[in-house]
Amino acid sequence: MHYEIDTLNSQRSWVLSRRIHYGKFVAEVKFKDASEEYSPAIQAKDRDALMKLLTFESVEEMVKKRVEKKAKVFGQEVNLTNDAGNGKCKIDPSVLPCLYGEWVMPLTKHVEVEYLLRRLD
Ligand SMILES: O=C(O)C(=O)C[C@]1(C(=O)O)C=C[C@@H](O)C=C1
Repeated sequence: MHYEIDTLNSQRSWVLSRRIHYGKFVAEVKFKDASEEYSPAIQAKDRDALMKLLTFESVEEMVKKRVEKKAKVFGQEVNLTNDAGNGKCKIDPSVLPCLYGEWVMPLTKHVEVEYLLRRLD
């Protein structure tokens, strides 16, 4: 049992780590779409300006709502007695918007900034 939990935890942290490192690909797309906006900030090594350019508050709000909804739908314990949609969740879905807002998205953006700072080298 302990081994199973450890395996699950490491799978989850691997998925999160991969998601955060995808920030490099997202940053590349953003740079290609608006290189004239990003280039001066990259040349000036201005992290704050880059962070502002690549941040989309409305997208972040949507992501937080989506992960909470996904946890409600897909995080239910499945057994033969509960009806679809009435299952108890394995984790409290309201934790996920906080996890994403405080850790996952800031780390993704950190990866994006670090990638962009080297983009013109
Ligand atoms: O979708 C984007 O534009 C991203 O850069 C990804 C992401 C995220 O981590 O989900 C990060 C920064 C943006 O403010 C919004 C979302």
